[in-house]
Amino acid sequence: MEGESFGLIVGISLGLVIGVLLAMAAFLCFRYHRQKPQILNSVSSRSATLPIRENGPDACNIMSDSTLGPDSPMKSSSNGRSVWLAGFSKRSNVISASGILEYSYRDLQKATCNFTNLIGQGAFGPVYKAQMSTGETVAVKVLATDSKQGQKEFHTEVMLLGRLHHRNLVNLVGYCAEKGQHMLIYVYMSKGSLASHLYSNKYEPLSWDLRVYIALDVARGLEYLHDGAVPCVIHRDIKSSNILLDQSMRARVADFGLSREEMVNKHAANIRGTFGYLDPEYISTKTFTKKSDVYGVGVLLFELIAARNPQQDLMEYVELAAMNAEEKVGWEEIVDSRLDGRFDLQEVNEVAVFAYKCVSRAPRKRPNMRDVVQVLTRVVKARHSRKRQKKSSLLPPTVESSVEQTGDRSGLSENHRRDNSMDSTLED
Ligand SMILES: Nc1ncnc2c1ncn2[C@@H]1O[C@H](COP(=O)(O)OP(=O)(O)OP(=O)(O)O)[C@@H](O)[C@H]1O
Repeated sequence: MEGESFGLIVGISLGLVIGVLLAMAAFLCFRYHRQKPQILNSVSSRSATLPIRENGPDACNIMSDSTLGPDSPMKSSSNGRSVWLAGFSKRSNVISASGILEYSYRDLQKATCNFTNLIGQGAFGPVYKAQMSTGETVAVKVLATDSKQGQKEFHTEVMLLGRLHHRNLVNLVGYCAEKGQHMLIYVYMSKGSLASHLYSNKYEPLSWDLRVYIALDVARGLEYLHDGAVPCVIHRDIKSSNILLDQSMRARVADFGLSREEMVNKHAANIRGTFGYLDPEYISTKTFTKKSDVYGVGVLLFELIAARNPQQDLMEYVELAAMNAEEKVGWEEIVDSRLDGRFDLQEVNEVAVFAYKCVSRAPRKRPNMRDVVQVLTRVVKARHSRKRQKKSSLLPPTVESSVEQTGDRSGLSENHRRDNSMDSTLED
């Protein structure tokens, strides 16, 4: 009897333990299934915060020319989304929905040697070079503290900027909003601005070939902003100091998509942008359009040809030359004297004639950015076929065919390497 009741107690206890375990398992299972949709929902609601297409890598593909350059700390994953290099994931920085990192003030303070590594000062505030502990170098733009922009507006701007990615744009890679400061973190452009190459004695004069490549890079970056980005972005401040060069002298357009409240020109009420590059139509109508950017590109093309500052006398100089130039002849008189005659006459005339169309007074007579890309691509393609023809006429047939078969590019200068990389870009 005693044995029976002992067995009964053991049986009931075991049953209870098994029952509790089963109940716990069922509870955990139930919780897991409830959480899964929540996680998915939080991801989709984050990406739905902004009513625009995620036009990063996809839109870059549309424009066919959007791989991230060697100066970018980002790389593309196999599924085409932008991901951070392994080093970044180890840090405490947070990645937002658009792939933009939130940097901590402390990390940036350390990386800029307590904000002493100044590389320049713009209308928005100082720009510092930052050497991150992961080895990456970035540029930190500290927005002026008197900015009227609130925290919410700043985050919206960061999200919008973070969705714009193109190999010819100085891409935003992160931000910091701490201690009452707003900072934007960009890819570092080690070769400085186009303006410094055109006007500073620190650099050798840019070759004519390189100037055309730079013009094409700029046109491609702007074509993406005008026709690839959704919603489209009008730059509003195209100028040589906003064109930055990376390690391999590829040009990228900087300062796009920022709120321009602080940038109202000090010389004229309600006029934003930089004198010398400003569309006359905008000055009279106060309406800035894509064609106003095209006007700025026209000025920039003349700046590349003549290496004269638009804020001084570039356009007067151009108008004088236009009176003497006939259709596609005579523009060589404005070419930068530092080139010492080392330029292709036909290319100079072709680019100048087109640049003159870009600065037409009437916006409807100006081409659009896609036309600018097409014309400059044609110039570069014609150059390459001329070079190929010249090379094949100089090489004995056996040597020529062996170079073609092996694709041997060793021993080529920096400029030639750039030529070859253009070859691949043109094939896109
Ligand atoms: N990503 C970057 N990499 C390297 N240097 C940069 C970078 N961004 C800006 N700079 C340098 O910092 C300086 C200031 O740049 P910023 O864009 O703030 O002003 P700006 O274009 O010179 O003038 P403004 O603000 O009036 O347009 C420039 O000399 C530029 O060369």
